[in-house]
Amino acid sequence: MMLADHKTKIVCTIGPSSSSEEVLRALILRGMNVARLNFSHGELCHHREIIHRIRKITSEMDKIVAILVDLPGPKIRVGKLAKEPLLLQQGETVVLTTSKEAYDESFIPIDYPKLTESISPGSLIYINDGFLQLECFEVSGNNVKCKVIVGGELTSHKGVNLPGSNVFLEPVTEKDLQMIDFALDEGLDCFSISFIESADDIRKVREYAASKDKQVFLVAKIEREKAVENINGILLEADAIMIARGDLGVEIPIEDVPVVQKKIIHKANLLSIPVITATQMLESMTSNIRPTRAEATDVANAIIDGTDAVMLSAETAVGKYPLNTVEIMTKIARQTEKWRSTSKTGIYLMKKAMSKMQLQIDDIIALQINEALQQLPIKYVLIPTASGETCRRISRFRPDTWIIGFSRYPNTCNRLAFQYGVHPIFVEGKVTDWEDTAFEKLKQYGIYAPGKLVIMTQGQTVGHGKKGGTNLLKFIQLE
Ligand SMILES: Nc1ncnc2c1ncn2[C@@H]1O[C@H](COP(=O)(O)OP(=O)(O)OP(=O)(O)O)[C@@H](O)[C@H]1O
Ligand SMILES: CC(=O)C(=O)O
Ligand SMILES: [K+]
Ligand SMILES: [Mg+2]
Repeated sequence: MMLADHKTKIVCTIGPSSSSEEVLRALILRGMNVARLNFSHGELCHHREIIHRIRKITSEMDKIVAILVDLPGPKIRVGKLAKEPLLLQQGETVVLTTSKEAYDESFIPIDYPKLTESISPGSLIYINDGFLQLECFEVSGNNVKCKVIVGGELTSHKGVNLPGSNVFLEPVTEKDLQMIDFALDEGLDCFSISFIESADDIRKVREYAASKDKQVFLVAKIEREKAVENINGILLEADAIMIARGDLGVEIPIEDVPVVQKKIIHKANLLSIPVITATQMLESMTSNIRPTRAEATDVANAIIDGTDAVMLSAETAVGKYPLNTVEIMTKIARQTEKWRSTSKTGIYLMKKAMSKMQLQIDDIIALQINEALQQLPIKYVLIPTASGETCRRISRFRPDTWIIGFSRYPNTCNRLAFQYGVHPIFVEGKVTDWEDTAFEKLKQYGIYAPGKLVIMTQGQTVGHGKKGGTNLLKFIQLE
């Protein structure tokens, strides 16, 4: 095992283009840290096969790759089109229908029975992350007549957004809960929850899992205006957040997305909550071998904003070049991180913002470590950890130095797969001396560095499953 040459974490959505053993292996070798399964698409039995395949491969390769289950939530979708693709021409009239009966083949079926109650003449309807745009001018019976404002090709099951309309759907649906059952049975515990509006929606899932005796890692997807408004409460309840720009970019004005992204990333960084920036990062690579300049710059800017992870969706799920896309992404990450290490602006802003916070012992230790990393040639920060909390608090400064988190808990290792600059290592069995164990592991993976200085930090609670509690900071010259 080698440490990656980039510290930004890479999330890949797995779909038809990437679910073979061969492609999965290649994705892992190229730097995938998290495999996202979008439960909005594909059959559960198929997802089960992929889950087993990823487990087999990661165990053979001795790699930690977290599996993230993305729940559908109350997303309204186009149903199965009678004929596809359907070309929508600007200015023409199209009919959306909630009817389950036979309908004209030019009609667009919508899987939301209350569509006709939610919208009225003048309402705007966005399809496929806003690539298509319609305006309603008549509602009658099960049908909604619309004028095409922005046309294009439509295929089945694309998402539908009704910004500004009342949508009569709960953020966590019955179907989501059934999918959680399925995933928990498969031993998975990382979920991203779609279309949440407040911390209560996250709590609902956490309590549901707790009723089954499971502790889960919950990623709050920020893709509604209400979620942006309630971000402070959400950050207190979520384990991680995702800026889900696909839906967000139609649910709020698109011109607001860049600043919302920056503000939310900064808030999450301050609280050491991992954040994923998602959707359309290298979108054109779904069909092209090279990204646009704007896309390359978008990935770099998200990293400069302070994102922990960047995510690929269609690019790896259904794209023509999943491997090239990951390769380009990691190259952009590497170059951007190199620049960050010389500019130091991130550290400066973080320290300034932290000076206004009520700091905990863990924060003070993290600040000290960060100071040491600025002044001394430190090879690694080594952290035995039960919860991963100490790793997160140090990672927030986005140091140049790898933070290596050693944990006896596989779940903690998986969760650290989302965290910038943290390399998790799983330690099996009982540990009597963490220093010896850590050095052994470094040797086993061929990254022990004789003569180099390392920092080791740990708390007395390590190994007992308690959260945080760092109280020891040690500088060690490796023999
Ligand atoms: N498992 C899959 N099987 C088939 N197609 C998939 C799969 N996962 C993703 N896709 C395709 O990739 C596209 C982009 O993936 P993405 O995960 O962003 O989904 P989405 O439907 O756009 O919305 P959301 O992420 O909001 O659920 C999807 O529209 C779909 O066409
Ligand atoms: C990822 C996702 O759900 C979105 O961008 O909308
Ligand atoms: K989804
Ligand atoms: Mg979405």
